[in-house]
Formats: sequence, structure tokens, C-alpha cells
Amino acid sequence: MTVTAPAPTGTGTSENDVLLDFTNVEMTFPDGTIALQGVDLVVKRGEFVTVVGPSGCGKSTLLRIASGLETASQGTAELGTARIGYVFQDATLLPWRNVTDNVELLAELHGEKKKARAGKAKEAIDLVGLTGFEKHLPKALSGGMKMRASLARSLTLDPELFLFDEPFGALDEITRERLNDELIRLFNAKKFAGLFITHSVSEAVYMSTKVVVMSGRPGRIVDTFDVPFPQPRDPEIRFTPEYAALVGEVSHALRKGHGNS
Ligand SMILES: Nc1ncnc2c1ncn2[C@@H]1O[C@H](COP(=O)(O)OP(=O)(O)OP(=O)(O)O)[C@@H](O)[C@H]1O
Repeated sequence: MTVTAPAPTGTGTSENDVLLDFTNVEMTFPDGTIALQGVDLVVKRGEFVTVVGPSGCGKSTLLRIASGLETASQGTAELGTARIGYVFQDATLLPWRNVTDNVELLAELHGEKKKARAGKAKEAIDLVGLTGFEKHLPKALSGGMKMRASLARSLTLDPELFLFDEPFGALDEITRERLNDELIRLFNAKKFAGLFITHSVSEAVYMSTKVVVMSGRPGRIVDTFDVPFPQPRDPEIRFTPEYAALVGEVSHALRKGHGNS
């Protein structure tokens, strides 16, 4: 059974606020597929936690449970906030709406007045670096720009907990690195907590305060690494031996967890 109990928003800003608390979460789908088993995971304010794991190990399922889209079959998944942002691998923009109208969509669905949501959309578009592209339709945007618009749309809700399901997986490496830097800048500026799913160990280590490694299906957490590099991240850390060593350790844990599945 899952109990999801968002606390009232705007209360408490302690660094140790728990925004997501999974205890012994298991997910068995009706067809008998066991996607997750015994998952304990905490995300606190100020943390950017990245989950890496082999394909099909249950990473998206974990995020869907966190967002309330899916209910765990066993264990508890508690939220410490109702202000949640969600960015998927696909930017999911409405093709007939321009950037501004897409970015305003969530605020619109939340019943915000035109003037208020226009102000929030403008700020979010500035934050993600899309100023000048407000009137462009999605088909006129690059993949990276679409993801920026998707990010901006969630930013209008001022999330305290941001869930990312491999948002940069389909982008080329340079665009991906640039967006990693942009997202880390936003994390430091807006102070949301992040739960980020990726297949890329180097992306995980570069962005996160903590990296969680999952085994093959049924997904279990097999290792957790605290990332010691200071925030905001200096892009140059990618070229340091300390970074390379941590990437190596996480990759090793990933291979070991995969082998045991
Ligand atoms: N609704 C469902 N019914 C049955 N099985 C499902 C359902 N949704 C997901 N699964 C299965 O659960 C397992 C975990 O899926 P999930 O999408 O969470 O994995 P993932 O780690 O995100 O995969 P990838 O990295 O390839 O995106 C997979 O074996 C998948 O086929």
C-alpha cells in the first residue's frame, strides 16, 4: 500500500526537509512483472539525486510512483510537498501552441489568470535561455530548445521537488552537456530538490549530490554514492582524476548490480 501525504506547501525550508521518502517500495504489475523490490530512497531539500540502472530495471516506474501516476503494490511512498515538477524524455509540447503558450499551459490548467501566468512564463523562458523564441512553434525548435521549453513549463509551478525522466537522453553530447550545466544552474538558483533518471554515469556524477545505482529487474538499490564536488559545478571537474575515479566506481557498481540480476 502507498500512502502519499503532501505537506502543506510553503512550510519549512530547512535543508533537511524530506521531500520524498520511499520505504520498502515494491511494484508488481497486474501481469506479474515485478519492476521494483525493497526500494528505500530519501530525497531531501538541497539534494539532487540521480538514479542509474540498466534498461528495464524500473527507473521510470520509480519516478511514476513518486509523481503519483502509479501506486506501489507494497511499501510507502510519501511526499513532503505538493509542488512537483515532471520533465519526461519527450518534451511533450503541443505542436499548435507557440513556446509562450506551451510554457503557460500548466499554470493555465491550474487556473492562473492570464496576466499572472504570462509573467511566470516570461520569467521561466528567460531562465532557460529561450528569450527571443517565444513565438516559435515546436517544429521550429531544436531538440535542446524543446527540452528547455519543457523545463520552463514545469518551472512556472515553482516546484520544490523536480522529477526528471531521462530528459536529455535523445540529445547529442554537446547539447546534453550544455543542458546539464543549465539544469545545475537552475537547481542552485531555484533551490528545488531533484530526482533524475539517466543511463549516463558521467551525467549522473557531474550533476548530482548523490548517485543511486539500481540492479537489473526487479530493480533494487545496490549502491549509493555521495558526490563530493561543490555546487555549482565547475565544468572543468569533468577533466579531473577525482571525477574520473568516481565515474569508474559507479560504473563498476552498475556492472556488478546488472550481473546479479
Ligand atoms: N504497465 C506495465 N505493465 C507491465 N509491465 C510493465 C508496465 N510498465 C512497465 N513494465 C515493465 O516493468 C519493468 C520496468 O519498466 P521501467 O519503464 O520502469 O524501466 P526503466 O528502468 O525506466 O527502463 P528504460 O531504462 O529502458 O527506460 C520493465 O520490464 C517493463 O517492461
